[in-house]
Amino acid sequence: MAQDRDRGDKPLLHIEGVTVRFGGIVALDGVSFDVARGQICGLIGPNGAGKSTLFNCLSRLYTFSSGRIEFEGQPLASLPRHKMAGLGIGRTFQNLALFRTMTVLENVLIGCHSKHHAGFLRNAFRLPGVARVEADALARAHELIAFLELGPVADRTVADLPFGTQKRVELARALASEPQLLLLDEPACGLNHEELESLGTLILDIRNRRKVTVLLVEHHMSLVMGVSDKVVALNFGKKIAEGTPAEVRRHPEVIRAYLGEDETETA
Ligand SMILES: Nc1ncnc2c1ncn2[C@@H]1O[C@H](COP(=O)(O)OP(=O)(O)OP(=O)(O)O)[C@@H](O)[C@H]1O
Repeated sequence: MAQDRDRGDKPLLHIEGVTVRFGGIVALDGVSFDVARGQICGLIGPNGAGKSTLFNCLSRLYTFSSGRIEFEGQPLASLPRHKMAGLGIGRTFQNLALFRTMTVLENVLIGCHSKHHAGFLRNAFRLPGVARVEADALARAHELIAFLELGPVADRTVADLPFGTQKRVELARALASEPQLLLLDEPACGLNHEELESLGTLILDIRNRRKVTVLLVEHHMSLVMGVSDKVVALNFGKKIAEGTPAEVRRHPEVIRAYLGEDETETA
């Protein structure tokens, strides 16, 4: 079918010449790259490079002053903000976005309902269909809880759990809306050595087993280089490199951005 062919040929995410200004600061300066369906794409860069700003543009939290972002061939800017939850882009945040006084299961269920809701009137009057939607959401929440090995803490309040476990709850919540694209904002931050090792496997499982495309912002180089199919490097809002992890790791601009001029000259 022509439609399927179009869908298959196009990147899932197309970012073209995106520029974001905050007063005199140019946080993103004409950034362009694509993320193919099924890819794990790492986004790296020193502090202030523009990584979170790009994520916020993808979540429609920020408005870009010029450029274009297309998701499945559709310009993001043309979609009303309230339609974003159902669009197919899920995300986690640097500072966890969870309901801390609710249980793990309740948090994941909220993620499930952000995609499939039965409607206010339907819910209020318990019209047919509500029970089925609720049963489906519960089944999906339990499946995700098992996938993220959160079964033993499913009924615990989030605030009582260790930070690494809370991060997995946030991942479950983000996956609950069944996104096609998952934006992970520094998932390794604050994790211990053991949790870091299993995070790499988990990100690969999310792509391989759940067929979710991943865009990963991360400072932890061995993680991002270990799991990514391709890496995009930003510095001062500009894209300075794009390629395989091996290509980006040895790119002179990337080495300069991380080590500074003096060190590269003496290295
Ligand atoms: N809401 C905002 N208002 C003003 N300036 C902002 C805002 N958000 C980001 N900036 C600025 O834009 C630039 C890019 O910041 P951004 O947070 O996107 O970088 P980053 O690569 O995510 O950094 P980090 O790795 O430290 O999180 C910085 O100079 C930052 O101070």
